Amino acid sequence: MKVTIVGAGAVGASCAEYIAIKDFASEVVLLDIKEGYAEGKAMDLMQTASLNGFDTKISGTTGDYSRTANSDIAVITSGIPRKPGMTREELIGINAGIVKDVAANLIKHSPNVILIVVSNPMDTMTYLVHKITDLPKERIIGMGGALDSARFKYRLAEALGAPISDVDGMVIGGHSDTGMVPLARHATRNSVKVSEFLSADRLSQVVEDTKVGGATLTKLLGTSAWYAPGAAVSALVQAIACDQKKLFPCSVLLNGEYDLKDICIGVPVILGRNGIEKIVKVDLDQAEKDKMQESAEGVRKTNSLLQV
Ligand SMILES: NC(=O)c1ccc[n+]([C@@H]2O[C@H](COP(=O)([O-])OP(=O)(O)OC[C@H]3O[C@@H](n4cnc5c(N)ncnc54)[C@H](O)[C@@H]3O)[C@@H](O)[C@H]2O)c1
Ligand SMILES: O=C(O)C[C@H](O)C(=O)O
Repeated sequence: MKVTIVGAGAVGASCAEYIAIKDFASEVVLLDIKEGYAEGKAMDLMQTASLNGFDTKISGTTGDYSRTANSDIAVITSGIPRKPGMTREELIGINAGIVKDVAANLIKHSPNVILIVVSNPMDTMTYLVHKITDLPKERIIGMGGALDSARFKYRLAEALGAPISDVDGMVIGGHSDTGMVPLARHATRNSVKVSEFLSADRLSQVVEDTKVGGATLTKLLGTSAWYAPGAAVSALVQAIACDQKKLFPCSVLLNGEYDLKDICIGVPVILGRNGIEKIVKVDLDQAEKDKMQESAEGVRKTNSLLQV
């Protein structure tokens, strides 16, 4: 199993590290445009192999896509991150050009690749990849919901005073400060609805804290987060590589599902060796349906800025 990661910055390197530690891939190639950067990150990571006990071979290259040839899975983490006070949507001007170029180069050398798009604004970048490539829709996956759901579970556990392993919950919708739709009504603590334990006010605080999860970290760190994003991407890569048939919310091209068409937005899907193996329909009540439509409007607004 060969995995390429384009963009050896904070998220790309974190993702490579988690993939290596989980030890399911034979090879990880890091590619960056900054001279020597991917090579340096790869060497540093390889020097953790004897300490962390993995056999995954990690190598780096400055811009040589021939080294990525025949990748099974490729992750796009190239592009600029936001600074405090910015929205993800403001990154579109620079990142659209980067993602376009990177996707074309990846597919040229790995026509059978499954692409995972991470660069922001992620739902729009995922849509862009659909527009400019002819990869089947099952092989283009945007990562956002897996991270947002992990943050939702963190906030739920905090409010409940419970271990995170007791908590389950999912976030669908757009990966943006206003567009996320945390499914609070469906969240559980060991099968019991969290509304049994938390007041409506506390639960709506959890929802609001979840939606601004990325912005909160960006303010603290001066740039956007990387550990949880890297871990979330590695979980998707593992689900595909190991044919796990796991359910994650991912940004995928919809054709009528959730009453939406011609848009990439977060919905639950089953991931396996073929990429997106199924889009899962969750029963939403009217308020949740309305939030999903509102979220889609926001994503469409950003999509309209694309020049494709
Ligand atoms: N979808 C999500 O949930 C999520 C989570 C975290 C970050 N992100 C996004 O991921 C992106 C990367 O974030 P980061 O913190 O790793 O940034 P970073 O600046 O640390 O790393 C980005 C890397 O991309 C490289 N790069 C730029 N243009 C390139 C090109 N054309 N080809 C190859 N490499 C190129 C840069 O040299 C840099 O090393 C940002 O757009 C950020 O907003 C998304
Ligand atoms: O918040 C960001 O800009 C980065 C990423 O989308 C995140 O949610 O951490």
